[in-house]
Amino acid sequence: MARYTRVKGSIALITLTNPPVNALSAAVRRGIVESVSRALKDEQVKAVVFCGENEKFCGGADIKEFSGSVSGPPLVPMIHSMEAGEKPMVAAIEGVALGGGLELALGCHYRVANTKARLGLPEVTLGLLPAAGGTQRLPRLIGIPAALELITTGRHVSAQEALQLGMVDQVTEGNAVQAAMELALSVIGHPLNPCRLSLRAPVWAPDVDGVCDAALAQVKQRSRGVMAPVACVQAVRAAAMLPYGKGMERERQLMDTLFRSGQAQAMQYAFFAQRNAGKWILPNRAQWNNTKAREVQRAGVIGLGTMGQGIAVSLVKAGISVVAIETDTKQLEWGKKAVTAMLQRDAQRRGVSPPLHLLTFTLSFHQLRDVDLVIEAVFEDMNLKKRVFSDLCKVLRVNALICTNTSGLNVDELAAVTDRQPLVVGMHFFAPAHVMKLLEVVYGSRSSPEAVATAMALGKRIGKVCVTVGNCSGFVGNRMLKLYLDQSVYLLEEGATPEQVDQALEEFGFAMGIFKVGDLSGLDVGWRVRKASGLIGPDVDPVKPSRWRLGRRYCPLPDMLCQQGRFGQKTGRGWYLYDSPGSKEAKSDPEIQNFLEDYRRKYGIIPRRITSQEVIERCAFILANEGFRILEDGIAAGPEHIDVIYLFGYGWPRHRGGPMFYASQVGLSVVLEKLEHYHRVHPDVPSLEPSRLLRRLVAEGSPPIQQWKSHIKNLRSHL
Ligand SMILES: CCCCCCCCCCCCC/C=C/C(=O)SCCNC(=O)CCNC(=O)[C@H](O)C(C)(C)COP(=O)(O)OP(=O)(O)OC[C@H]1O[C@@H](n2cnc3c(N)ncnc32)[C@H](O)[C@@H]1OP(=O)(O)O
Repeated sequence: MARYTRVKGSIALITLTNPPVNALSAAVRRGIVESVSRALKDEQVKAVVFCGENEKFCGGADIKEFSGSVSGPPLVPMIHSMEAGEKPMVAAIEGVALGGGLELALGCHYRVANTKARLGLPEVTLGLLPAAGGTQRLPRLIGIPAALELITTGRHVSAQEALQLGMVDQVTEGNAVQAAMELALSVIGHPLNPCRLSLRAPVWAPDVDGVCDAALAQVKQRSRGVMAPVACVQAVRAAAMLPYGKGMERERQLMDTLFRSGQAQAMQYAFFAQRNAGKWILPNRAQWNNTKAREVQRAGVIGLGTMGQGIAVSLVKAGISVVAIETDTKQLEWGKKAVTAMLQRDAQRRGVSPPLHLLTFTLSFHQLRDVDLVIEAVFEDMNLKKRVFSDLCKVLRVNALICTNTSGLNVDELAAVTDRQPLVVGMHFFAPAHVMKLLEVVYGSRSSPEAVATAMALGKRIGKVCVTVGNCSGFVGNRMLKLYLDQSVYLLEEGATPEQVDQALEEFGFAMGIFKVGDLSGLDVGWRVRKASGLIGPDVDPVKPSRWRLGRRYCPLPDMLCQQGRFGQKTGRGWYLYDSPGSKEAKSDPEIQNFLEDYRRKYGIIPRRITSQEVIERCAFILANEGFRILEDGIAAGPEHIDVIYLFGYGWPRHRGGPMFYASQVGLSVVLEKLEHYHRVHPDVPSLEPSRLLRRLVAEGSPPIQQWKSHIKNLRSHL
């Protein structure tokens, strides 16, 4: 679908028409090929301008087509025939020119962008490379170092930066199509060869080999085990070393390998999963596109600990006025200082002034009387939260929403103490709240669709990836995390070291192993939760604490560490050793090795060699197994919602799709077999028992992940 119109007598205007982002589907490519041929044949036409419908140039190749057989005219010869055409071609870039969209623009002889446009080659984020000539043309336009940076990161640049880099010829505040037409008219008759990027040599740079080697080392370190960034460097190196035709061959070979890879499938799955997650639906059929969110202009944040600080910063950065409350002057001053500093740092980085005028710090709940919504972020204690909730009802407007940032407490129980149960929802942020992208919006059994819609819209406004989840202990993310944490410490009991477990997880793709993450977050946090949940109490033997609690296997190792004051980075000692409290570089601690050996001796455990494969199987499959239970319980709307939670909240590597996608990729029958094996070996760990849904899916022939939901019997959605 491309519309052909003749304008100003001598210009052919070719408009890509495939909303919402004018992706280059087979039909669009066919339309372009036909339109270009028509324009080149029409003697009245002296120049051609390309643009996109609805002020969006083009979001790139149609990613949906990648999972089927790609048909229709291929992009590479299409772009080549545009570039080779004997009439000037100008790209009028409005909105976005991404991936194949930018490659199409690079095949034009000139490019004009609107000031608000964004340009980029984000294929690497989909496990691919810009294989429509992008790796060969961009270095010839902006040079090897800049092209390497853009192609290996997939970063979008503003029109202004694109102009500075030389990616576009002109930037206009007005209509880019008009400006492109004027430019087109002005260049009629000018020689075209200098504008054909394939004919140019790459912009010269000293020591190109060294630059490529450095880029390779950087991407290998930054994205361990991910194929696409490495292939991107190899393709750009080919642009530097080989003639254009040979470089294109190399680009094609590298793309063939990536295109078929499981990593590309995982990353493309993640792309669509992220977008699907925003499409929430409640048991009463209220959903994202039939429920109006309330506008939020003023919000309250209760509690200025680490979470409250991050939440306040996120809200203020999105232009929302915030009344921030603490219980005493010292805490208030402390919180104020932290929030102000974060906003100042952020504003300095962006060259703007910090929006401090949007903040009110106070000890008085009365200042909350005209807020639209409150987010409670006090200490994780049910009684304390209940007190806050009932106090809030005394001062808030009757229609103000109350949201809780609890990480796992019962939202219904909290709502029950209020005078407005339909207006209570969970907004579970992840630490640090101004950085982490995930927001679990927890639907309580009485929450109204409007309250869910408002929390989801607010989350989106402050830049979060929001997922609605049902109300159960730990919701989705932390309910699964608990079992993953259990497996990691069981592995220590059985013979592994924190270093071995972390190394296996890091090789799998996690940026940090679970024990390093524990040290970073503070081991005392979980200790407090275990105390509050009754797992630790006065009847626990301090010398030889029981390994059996509340009817199942229990590992007291983390508690024993905390008893020694080893809380992680903040105390300079945790699972690892740090140079000083607060320092970040984790070093192996011989004391921990001795501690683990003593522990095993004390309990008569004979250590065994644990392979990386076992670490991954036990950690990843336990997550997926609980994910299946969550689906059966109706706590998550689909496997892709669970995966989005793990991708954005728990550092699951994107090239592995998410725990549910990973299980589907490994093969459900393999996952079942492994879980059965581990459960046989560890019958005291009930969570290792394969879930009913997993068994059913395997019995029904392991259908693709998109069909899992239809195999759930008697689904009672809790969201
Ligand atoms: C067997 C071997 C063969 C090997 C060779 C095969 C060769 C085949 C390929 C040839 C070479 C191809 C080279 C080019 C590759 C590419 O171009 S890959 C795509 C690159 N582009 C992107 O990554 C951009 C992706 N999109 C975005 O980042 C954003 O969507 C946006 C454009 C910035 C818009 O954002 P926003 O306004 O926030 O809207 P969204 O919600 O994100 O999206 C709206 C809907 O549009 C859908 N969508 C977006 N982009 C695409 C796309 N490129 N293709 C298909 N669909 C897309 C998105 O899913 C949303 O859909 P709905 O959820 O249904 O509304």
